[in-house]
Amino acid sequence: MSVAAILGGGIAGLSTAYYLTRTAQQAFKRIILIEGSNHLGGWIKSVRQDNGAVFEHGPRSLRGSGQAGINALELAEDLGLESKIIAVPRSRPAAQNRFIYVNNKIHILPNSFKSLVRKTEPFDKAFIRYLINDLITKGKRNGEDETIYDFVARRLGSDMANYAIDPLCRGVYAGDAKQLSIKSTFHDLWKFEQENGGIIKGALIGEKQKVQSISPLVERSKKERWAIWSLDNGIQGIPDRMVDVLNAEPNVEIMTETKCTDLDLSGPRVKVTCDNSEILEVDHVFSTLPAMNLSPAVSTNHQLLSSELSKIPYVDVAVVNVELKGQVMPFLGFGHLIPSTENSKVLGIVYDSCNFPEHDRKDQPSTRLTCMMGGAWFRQLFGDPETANLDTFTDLALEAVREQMGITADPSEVCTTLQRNCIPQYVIGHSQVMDNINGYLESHKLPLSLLGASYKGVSVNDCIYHAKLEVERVTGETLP
Ligand SMILES: Cc1cc2nc3c(=O)[nH]c(=O)nc-3n(C[C@H](O)[C@H](O)[C@H](O)COP(=O)(O)OP(=O)(O)OC[C@H]3O[C@@H](n4cnc5c(N)ncnc54)[C@H](O)[C@@H]3O)c2cc1C
Ligand SMILES: C=Cc1c2[nH]c(c1C)Cc1[nH]c(c(CCC(=O)O)c1C)Cc1[nH]c(c(C)c1CCC(=O)O)Cc1[nH]c(c(C)c1C=C)C2
Repeated sequence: MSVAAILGGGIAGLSTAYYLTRTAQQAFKRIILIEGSNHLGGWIKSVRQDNGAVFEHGPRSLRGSGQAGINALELAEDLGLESKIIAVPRSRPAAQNRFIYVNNKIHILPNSFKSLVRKTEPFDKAFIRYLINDLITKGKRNGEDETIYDFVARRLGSDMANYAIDPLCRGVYAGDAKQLSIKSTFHDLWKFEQENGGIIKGALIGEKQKVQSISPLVERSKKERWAIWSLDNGIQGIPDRMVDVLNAEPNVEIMTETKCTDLDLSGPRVKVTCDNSEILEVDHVFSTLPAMNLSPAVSTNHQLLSSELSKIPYVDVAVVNVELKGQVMPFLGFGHLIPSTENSKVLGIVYDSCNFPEHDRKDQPSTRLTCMMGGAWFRQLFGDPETANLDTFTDLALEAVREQMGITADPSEVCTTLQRNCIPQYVIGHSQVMDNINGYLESHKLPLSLLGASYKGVSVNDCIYHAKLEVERVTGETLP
């Protein structure tokens, strides 16, 4: 009997289990998911208060577009979650307006034809001039990696690097554009230069992938022009529904509060050792553990693999969910980010009430915001995360809300969490590490699949999509 072990019960692990149960041939007759904590969903954690307010400690929205975005909507439909979806159409300020905080002021990022041709602060030139710069800059086509910052500064200009891409890297990776790899993060931009000589040329003439879908939910999302979406009780609704579906499958077993400590990949079957001393013998392992957690588990027999896995760094992020009394948003949009060149300890603030007013408390008017701090700058700004005091983050978040947004309303609820090692950093050389890892798995013919945010994309959409692709590859089946 063929047995699969899935390590980790975050969105990648649950998706892997779900897709395995959807294969027609049921290549694995028994599927065991092993999760170290008592929570299923990993970084996805939505907390609903009695008054109806929803606080997201982790991800708060999913993009509705692109191949991975469409796949996530198809999955939501498959899970029967259509009626629970709350979506933000492209026409809403939450989808259109993104801000940056520079020189003690909030500035809107260019988002219209007017801002294409007219200079807007803090940029030095009209947006179109940066695009012209890209058109006249010769492409480096040597296949080499570069930092995101250097790539954008070289092709578009240093203003774009400082005020557009630097804050974007903070708002997606909590990372430093001067360390992250263009090849592994914004791969399409890197490819456009390699194949077409520039970003604009690539966007205009480069090969475009048409994503086909027969899903009525995808159809609706296109018709209603959804930019981002969530669920009525928060993103947690996705893993929660997956767990319900998986618990109803007779061949699936979910073990929580069980850590995998060792993987013995030396024999024909894999021996999975857990911290409860249980040893499971399985035929294939789908690891969705952060690479830094998998590394020690394979170190006994596969030192080289373990060493490559340990090269993928992670950052810590302090997340402060704030609820204020009254509807006090001074401007409408997704949120604001603070470039690393500014004198602020804050990475950015999400305007949750603008994005999903459905998640506001029902008994009285309120405003929900989420302030994030640390990331690639955590140790430099706050020292050792082991000894960090959560009150420091609460105070800094409330100060940023007051000073950066001019909001003086009293908080009615504040929840501060420190998320240790929560976002992997695809730093320069990540693609080489991936090549080394994949080469090792292939040459040793290891029955081990590596999934989750550590490798090919940090978004929830990416984690789900790559789980599907890998299940298809391992089982040799095409899923609907
Ligand atoms: C603050 C924050 C905000 C974010 N915002 C967004 C957003 O708005 N949109 C978006 O798309 N993405 C967002 N992300 C990214 C996204 O949430 C994550 O990248 C994604 O959830 C990772 O899923 P995963 O399954 O790969 O890993 P994880 O969620 O880390 O799951 C891995 C699981 O493995 C378990 N585990 C670890 N070691 C062991 C072991 N030895 N044995 C057994 N189990 C183990 C862990 O307990 C965990 O449950 C955000 C992330 C953070 C931290
Ligand atoms: C300030 C820190 C962070 C904020 N969000 C995240 C961090 C680290 C994490 C995060 N946010 C998004 C993703 C998924 C990316 C994807 O490919 O879908 C992750 C991992 C979504 C997101 N957040 C911002 C953008 C532009 C995106 C992409 C999706 C979209 O286009 O809508 C910007 C942003 N993030 C934060 C703020 C305050 C902010 C402001 C504009 C918080």
